[in-house]
Formats: sequence, C-alpha cells, structure tokens
Amino acid sequence: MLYPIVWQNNSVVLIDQTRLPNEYAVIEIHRCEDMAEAISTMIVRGAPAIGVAAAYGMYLGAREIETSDRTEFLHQLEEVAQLLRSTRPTAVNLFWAIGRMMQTAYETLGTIAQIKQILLETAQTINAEDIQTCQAIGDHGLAALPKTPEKLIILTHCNAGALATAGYGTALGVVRSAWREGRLTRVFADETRPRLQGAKLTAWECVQEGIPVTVITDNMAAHCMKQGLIDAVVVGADRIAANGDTANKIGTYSLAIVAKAHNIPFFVAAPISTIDFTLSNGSQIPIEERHPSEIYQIGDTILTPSGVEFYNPAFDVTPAELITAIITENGAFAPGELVKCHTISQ
Ligand SMILES: CSC[C@H]1O[C@H](OP(=O)(O)O)[C@H](O)[C@@H]1O
Repeated sequence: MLYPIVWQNNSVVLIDQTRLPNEYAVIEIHRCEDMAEAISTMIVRGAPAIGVAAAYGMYLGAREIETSDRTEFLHQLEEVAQLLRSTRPTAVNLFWAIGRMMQTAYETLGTIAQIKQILLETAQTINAEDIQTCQAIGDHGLAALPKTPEKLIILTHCNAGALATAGYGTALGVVRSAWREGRLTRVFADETRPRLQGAKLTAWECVQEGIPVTVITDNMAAHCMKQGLIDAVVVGADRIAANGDTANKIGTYSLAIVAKAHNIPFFVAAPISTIDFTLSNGSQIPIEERHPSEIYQIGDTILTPSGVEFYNPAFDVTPAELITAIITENGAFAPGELVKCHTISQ
C-alpha cells in the first residue's frame, strides 16, 4: 500500500507530491516550520493527509519547546498550532487534527517529556486511524455504487487517493474496493486544472496498481456522460457542512451539475473528520485562493499575455441537493442525514 506520510528515524518522511509523476522523491521533515511549508506548498496535500501532517507538525513543534513550566509549554504549543492553522484554510481535517493534539496536551497531566511522548503517540494514532477509515469508506462506497450486472466506469476529480490521505484514499478508496471486488472496468480521471492532481496523481496511483485509467480534460466530462461512458462520479471533500453542502477541488460543483443533468449518481467520499457540524451550510466554508502562477504557468511555459488579471479559487461548494450520498467510515448517508453518521451502519 502507498503511504504518503511515514514516521521514520525520528522524523516525518513525506512523498514530495509536487514531483510526481515524473519523479518519486521523498523529503524528511524534522521541524514544525518545514512541515508548515510542506503543507502550504502542497508537497503534502489532500484534506486527510494535511490533517495527519499537521498532527506530526504539532509533535515536531512540541519537541523543540525548552521549558519545564506546563503553562509556558502549553502557551508555546498554541503558537505551534497557530503556525500550522495558517497554512491552508479550507480542509477542516487540518483544524480537527490540530485541535485533537492540543486537547491531548491539555488533558495530559505529567511531565513535559511525558506530554511530548503522548503527542507523538497521538499523531501516530491519527495516522493509523485514517488508513482504517479510508478502507471502511472504500467498502461502504462499494456497497453504495449502482448494482448493475455490468462492471462500472467511475469518474473522479482531482486526487482523493492514497496520496491525499494516510493511505488507501477516499474516492480512490471506493475505486480500490470496487477494483478488488471485480466491479470496476476503469476510472476516468479529470486532469483537474490548474494543478492537475488528476492527471498527475490519480493517474499515477492507478497505473501503479494496474487499475485502468483514462485521463480527460475537465471540459470533457459532460460529453463523456452524454455518450453513456460514465456510471458514477465519486469525489473527495475538504469540508462538508452540517446540511451536506461540500467543499472540494474547484470544478467539483460543475461536475455535480452535469452529473445531475445526466441522472448519474454523484458520491462524496470523506471521513467524518471532514464534516464541520459548526457550519449550518456551505456558504460559510472558507475558500482558499492560491497564487495565479498556478493558472498562467505550466513548467517553464507562460500561458497568458501580460496585462491580464487572474482569479484562482482552489475549491468550490457543491450544494447538498446535487449529492446522491456522502460515504463515510460509518456508512453512506443522504446529505441531509449527516447527524446519523456517528452511528455505525450495519
Ligand atoms: C481525500 S480528499 C482530498 C481533497 O483535497 C484535494 O485538494 P488539494 O489537492 O488542494 O489538497 C481535493 O480537493 C481532494 O478532493
């Protein structure tokens, strides 16, 4: 299995996702500041993955705090948390993981050394739990897919694979489970402008595992659906509001509209840690805007003339009414029934 984040030799080893698919490179992270940089620059990316990365970042920061005073330690740890919170605003998993690490520190009574050790163990637990969560999402998603006698073609957007999680993936977790059970013909992967996570990362994951994959440009999805090539759409999520409105990579909203127009089921696959129950709907989800160079530059090639303006929102929000079901580690739920997701389905 593919693990993008590994605790090894007292440091965090990350697959450098900015170099895939042409180069498989790893980077060792020893300091919290470097983990924050890795999240901001998308060396590690994907909602669950940046949550796991931030959890380890909290430990790396705690490790460097040199005080024997508990109050001072917790004050400095909060500063570490603030640095990590400032990296990317949309994926709620980041804030969930940081909050769990801070709560662990507050609840741990003991020496500073004992608190640091518990923080490391908590980060490792968050890492291990996410892999199990993704495998459960994959199997619940398989059960939710259309029950046609023929094998399915699943369209996905961006990368919600092992690279976007601690392993196995969410949307690609459903793909992996479907492939394992002989329910999948192939994956259609939207290239996903501007950073091309679909063409670069989803395609790479599928090729590594021998899962047939067809890469299309984002503007081809409607045509493929009209031709009857797509049986279901499965995407990931970065933040889901209590009513089921879902923030995911830019282009997901238009994909959901097109799927609805063609009566194709549209599934969101995400861990419960991606659901933000403090938000009643998606209008309150912060949308990250990234540097315009992601639009105007590919490699060394500049695509646009000077003198133009750019708008580069990294995510959009799909209204709950366009979503067939939200697949979690506890089962598949209608968007309006997420309050039930804490009850494990049979
Ligand atoms: C497993 S959900 C991953 C989710 O995160 C991605 O965004 P980014 O590549 O900018 O971190 C994309 O929205 C995926 O669906």
